[in-house]
Amino acid sequence: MSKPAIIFDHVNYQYDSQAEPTLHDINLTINQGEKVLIIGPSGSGKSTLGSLINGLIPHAIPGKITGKVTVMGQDVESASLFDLSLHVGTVLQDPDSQFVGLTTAEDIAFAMENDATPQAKMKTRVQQWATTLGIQNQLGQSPQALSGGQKQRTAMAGVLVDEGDILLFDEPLAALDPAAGKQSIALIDDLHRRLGVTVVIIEHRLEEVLAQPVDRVIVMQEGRIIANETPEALLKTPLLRQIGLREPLYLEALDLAGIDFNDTTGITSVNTIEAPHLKQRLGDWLTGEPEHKKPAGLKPLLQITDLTFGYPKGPKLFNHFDLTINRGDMLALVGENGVGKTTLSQLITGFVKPDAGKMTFGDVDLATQSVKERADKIGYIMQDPNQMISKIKIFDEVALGLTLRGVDEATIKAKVEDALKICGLYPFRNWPISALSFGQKKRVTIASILTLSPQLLILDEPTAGQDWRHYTSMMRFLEKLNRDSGITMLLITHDMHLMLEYATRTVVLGHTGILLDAEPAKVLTEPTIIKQAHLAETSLYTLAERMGLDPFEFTAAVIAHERQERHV
Ligand SMILES: Nc1ncnc2c1ncn2[C@@H]1O[C@H](COP(=O)(O)OP(=O)(O)OP(=O)(O)O)[C@@H](O)[C@H]1O
Ligand SMILES: Nc1ncnc2c1ncn2[C@@H]1O[C@H](COP(=O)(O)OP(=O)(O)OP(=O)(O)O)[C@@H](O)[C@H]1O
Repeated sequence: MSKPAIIFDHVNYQYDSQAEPTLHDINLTINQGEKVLIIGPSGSGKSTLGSLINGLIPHAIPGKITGKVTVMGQDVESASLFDLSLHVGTVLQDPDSQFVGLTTAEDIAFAMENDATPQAKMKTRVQQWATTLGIQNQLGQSPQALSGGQKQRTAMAGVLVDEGDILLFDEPLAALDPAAGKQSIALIDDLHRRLGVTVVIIEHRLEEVLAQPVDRVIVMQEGRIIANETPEALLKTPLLRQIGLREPLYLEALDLAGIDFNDTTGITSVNTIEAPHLKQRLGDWLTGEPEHKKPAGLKPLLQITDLTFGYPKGPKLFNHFDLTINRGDMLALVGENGVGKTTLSQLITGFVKPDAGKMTFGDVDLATQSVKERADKIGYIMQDPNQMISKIKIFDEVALGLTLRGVDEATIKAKVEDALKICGLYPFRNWPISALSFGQKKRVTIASILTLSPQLLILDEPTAGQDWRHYTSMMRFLEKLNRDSGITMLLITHDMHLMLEYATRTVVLGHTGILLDAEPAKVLTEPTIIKQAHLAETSLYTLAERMGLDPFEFTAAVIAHERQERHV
């Protein structure tokens, strides 16, 4: 029998800064060599559990533990953080907080410098992991100048070079493009099998993690473990839906066709799932759905013409680039990590100046407008909320834009409270921001921008790090703003489900410019574009192909059905 790697024995935990415990009576054993996925709604305590495994709690974050946590035979409370770090390598959801080096290479080598590894060996290992993760060309760059996905991979390489017994990933997919996400999950699986290490993954993107085998799924809710099952057993229960977590998309399609999950076999993958008369039942369902309609034409809001830009010493990211964003668009901008999506939004908001070209907003030439003037019309919400937050209290942060514009107090109070309610943050309004989870912080930054009533909202990964319930409420909220208030949305995203279900138009950015500008379902049924832009086909496409149905019609019908359900 295999030995335990991690044992939680009747563990309760309370942060010193919190009035109530965050974890309640956690009993959990993870054996050496196991691969375990931890899922649960935002704020359910997943990262807290992770911090008890790598010793950040109690060594760096103060709080009260009762019960006992043992990692590789060591009591977490009495072992030193250094000893624990030799056993547990952690990749965090917020890679910025992990960087210490001046260059990407130094950063990756940091853990080994601590262990006094010889120079030559260090260089080889850094090169090897950087190449495996596709960041070999960024080794000389400052970690701060990397794109979101490149940062995530740098953090991952920094942990992998250290070769611990336990690898802990806290939302490893959050910033990765779909193809890189797939590769990371395959890479984690490969490491797990080759090195025999224990792997613990905390992640909201269940379907993507389950693309590779997982031994067990631990489900958390409100600080407790409410399920500890094989993925097969878990997917057959309605538990995920009941607690506001998302099932894989192919299961939603099966559900629409009225198939009972208990009648299925091979449920953990779209490639293996079977049920009696599956093909016929899906086909019958599709025939009964109304025919797909194309969206109507819209008027231009932002016209970008002949834009050229490259960072000093870097390659040209945009070369005679044209794009028109229409009034009322719910536009998804997708493409490979590092292709220039964030840079494009910075060119629009004025944080970065173009080398040449013109941008017209309505009838205003943006070149005549300061960053602040642009911010009145164009709201920009960054990928990492920590980079946007400057105040200690939530209310003050959300009020900041209005305060800076000299708005009177009564109006500020009304607008801030409105925005907080819309974003589900009203109950927390007097909390310090530091006590919020990543997903909650993200909503604070969105609330701040909404108080300014912008015409165009640019959202860089609006739902990264949020569970499905918050994701859905955020996206419905954005969709409602788009439909009812006519706010145009530019969504920069790697989330193909978000794009399919909420965007009305997708622009696929490639290294040579726009690869495709089309309806979302169209994009994901074009294999060459998927490959070129590092996207990933959805499980609806795969299911349709397996069942001999038209992938575009099938995908469009499932999505149309979902949209309709949302609007009743
Ligand atoms: N450093 C901290 N100090 C005080 N309270 C904290 C701290 N970190 C987290 N909490 C609180 O603990 C609760 C659980 O947070 P945690 O980050 O563990 O949840 P999570 O399940 O990982 O959420 P998410 O999916 O949003 O990342 C939250 O309500 C949060 O307010
Ligand atoms: N300040 C900077 N100085 C130099 N190079 C930069 C800077 N910011 C970004 N880059 C580089 O420009 C390229 C485009 O980065 P950008 O962040 O726009 O990509 P992205 O498409 O948003 O990526 P991701 O999907 O990973 O977030 C990357 O190769 C990045 O390393």
